Amino acid sequence: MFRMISDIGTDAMKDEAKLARMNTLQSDIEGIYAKATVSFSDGQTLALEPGLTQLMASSRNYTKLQEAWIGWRDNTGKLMRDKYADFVTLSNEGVSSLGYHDTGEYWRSWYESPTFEPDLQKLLEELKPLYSNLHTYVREKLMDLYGRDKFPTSGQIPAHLLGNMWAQQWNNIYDLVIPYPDKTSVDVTPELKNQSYTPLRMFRTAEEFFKSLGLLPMPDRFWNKSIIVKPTDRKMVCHASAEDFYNQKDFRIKMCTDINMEDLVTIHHEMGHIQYFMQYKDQPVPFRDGANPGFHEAVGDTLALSVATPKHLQTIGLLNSVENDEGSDINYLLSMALEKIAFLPFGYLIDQWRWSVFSGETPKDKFNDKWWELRCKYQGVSPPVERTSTDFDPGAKYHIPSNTPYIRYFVSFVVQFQFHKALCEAAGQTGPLHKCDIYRSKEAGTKLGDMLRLGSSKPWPYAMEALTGQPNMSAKALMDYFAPLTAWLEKQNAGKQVGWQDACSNQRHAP
Ligand SMILES: O=C(CCC(O)(O)[C@H](Cc1ccccc1)NC(=O)c1ccccc1)N[C@@H](Cc1ccccc1)C(=O)O
Ligand SMILES: [Zn+2]
Repeated sequence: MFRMISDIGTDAMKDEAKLARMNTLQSDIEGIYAKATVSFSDGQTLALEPGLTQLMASSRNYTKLQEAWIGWRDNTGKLMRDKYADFVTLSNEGVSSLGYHDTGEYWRSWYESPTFEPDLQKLLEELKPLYSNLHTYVREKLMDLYGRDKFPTSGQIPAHLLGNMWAQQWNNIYDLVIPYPDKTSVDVTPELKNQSYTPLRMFRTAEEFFKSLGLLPMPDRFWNKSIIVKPTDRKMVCHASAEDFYNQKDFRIKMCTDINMEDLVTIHHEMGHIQYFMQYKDQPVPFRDGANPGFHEAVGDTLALSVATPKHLQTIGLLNSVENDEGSDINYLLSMALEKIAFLPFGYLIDQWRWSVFSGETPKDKFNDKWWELRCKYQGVSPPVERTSTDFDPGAKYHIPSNTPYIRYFVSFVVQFQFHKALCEAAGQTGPLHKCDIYRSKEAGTKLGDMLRLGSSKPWPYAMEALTGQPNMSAKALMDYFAPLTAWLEKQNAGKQVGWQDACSNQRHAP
């Protein structure tokens, strides 16, 4: 507890003037991101949410997508590179008085593991074959649609074609890659709109799932004080967040809810943070935190693994028919892979980049080269147009200007399948993991609540063992979940060129 109280990070900066300068730089950088919009050649001006997000998700126009992708980066990252470089220097000075070499070392200390970095590398390597097979399947489909001449000969996928501003999740191009179009489609966005779902009803639906497990309901103050739709009377950073006021009573979500399946999942994600806050609210303040940051990110997503199943969606009336055949099963597993498997290299590389900047390995003039080196190598995506060292593409992703660590999401995407497996066993679910729905299981809820109530009072392996029966992060549960899809993808990709070269080439395929 004493170590946690004294672990104040960059606020340990001795020099008041430098501390003030660092905070000014941070707020300038966040201001650039918050105000950014893109004005198109047709006169339209869009903000990130909902305009650009919807465009990147639904447009199939190569040039329009490219204009949005470049415009967003010109109006965010490009404007903050020099300030970010100055911020890095001051941030490192701030933590040096705590004995850390740099900010990256301070951030990794939260996982309390001398083998944290090699453990992460090993997890990514175990998951690489599954990612490569998904990447190859999606690339072939996109080449058919956009033409081979748009794709580099080195095998990457142009980053603006994957349904997301950062290519971090590919669920929005499900309609372009669906394996069995005549089978059950799991995209319930149209149904949400047909049933006139409101943001509030989406939040109530999520709350009902938590309550069905015997977990805590959202308090009245939550409903009165949260902001769940984009305000019209003021500017607000729309990126979703959950706030703990550390008074055992006030817990809120801020989010610009759109009526779609992606936001229904995000609502569960944010409500997972609130549930954790409430479960550990009676711990001493230094222990009112996740067992590690990845655990905090995994709570809501774990429950959403049950909510997203066709069986559950039918139970809550968002899906009228559910077919139990191989085709529907593959359709569902592919939609989940576009959300979960696609994310893994992205979740890994953001802080690989940032740690290399904090450590001094990557100087300012190499910021963008290093970023694309990692994007080309790990994620297998390429820039749609040539990038220069005056660009600063990492700054186009919220977590860089907001200085929010990111490896927590990679950890979450691995451990949430371990949590899901443990809760399914507690709920007495025996079938395949991807069909498990823990809805209404008080046994599962009790097991999860018991772990959440620990907060950060015990090292995270202790909490992991309390929930799953063993203390380690492991990719096994995730691989088990997707096993039926792995076999199917390998068959689909037979005879195809699987994977990509580490470096992106400027050369493209002949038409
Ligand atoms: O950023 C988020 C969700 C926002 C959040 O809930 O993780 C939020 C980020 C944040 C915002 C402001 C200050 C600090 C962090 N985190 C929280 O609200 C939070 C996290 C831990 C404890 C308390 C609150 N998700 C990531 C990754 C992700 C996760 C899950 C599904 C899709 C994508 C992303 O969108 O790239
Ligand atoms: Zn989160």
